[in-house]
Amino acid sequence: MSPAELKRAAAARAVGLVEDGMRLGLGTGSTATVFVELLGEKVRAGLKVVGVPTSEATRRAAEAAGIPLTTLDDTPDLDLTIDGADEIDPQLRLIKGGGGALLREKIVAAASRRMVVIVDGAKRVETLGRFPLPIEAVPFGLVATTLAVAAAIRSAGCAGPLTIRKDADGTPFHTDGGHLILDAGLGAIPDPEALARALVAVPGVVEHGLFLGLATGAIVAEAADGQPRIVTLGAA
Ligand SMILES: O=C[C@H](O)[C@H](O)[C@H](O)COP(=O)(O)O
Repeated sequence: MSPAELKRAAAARAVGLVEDGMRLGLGTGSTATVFVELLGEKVRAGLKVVGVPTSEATRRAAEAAGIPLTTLDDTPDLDLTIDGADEIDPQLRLIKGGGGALLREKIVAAASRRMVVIVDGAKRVETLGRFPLPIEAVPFGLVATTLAVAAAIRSAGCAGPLTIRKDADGTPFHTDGGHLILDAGLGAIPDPEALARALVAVPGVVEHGLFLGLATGAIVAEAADGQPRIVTLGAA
């Protein structure tokens, strides 16, 4: 089975978690976009929900799908966020931000009673860090911030290159919030909590892609004899 088929299977299972009247966080990325499209079919069939998009890309997808949108200011208490992840470990700790949406995603996830992650099986790891950790930083003083981030990474027992994320045309990538992203190629993060504490202490760092204690469950689609096998983790 292709990754796209597995993502669709996970997204389809997540649609089944949505109940009439729910206030939803709508995640970002290719898997979350499939969820938004499938949710739109239910909305057009009469399901009553409102959603807070976690990126401008998701806003556009949700509008195209006909999902009523709200803002986190108008709806600060969400019932359920459905979002993807770049990596997930057995403790439901995540690396997110591969698409640059980590800041709004974390704010929305933190405002949700439940966060259910939808991934294909390739995202499961025993130890986070194979995927480069996105670190969102303000452009002002980036060189100084980068040096401080490198020191913070060392203090947490990690090491690896820091790369400023670039767009396809070679210019620096900017998030929806106008920030830059440093991708940290750490390989392994033995103590994610220690690294998270060290990173948030760095002036100039807005957010990082370690989502710790936020996911309440996960829907993992794995290939089994040519068919998607759904594995649920936590309280999915
Ligand atoms: O910034 C992007 C988000 O954190 C995504 O949820 C994450 O990158 C996973 O995306 P995908 O489902 O496309 O693998």
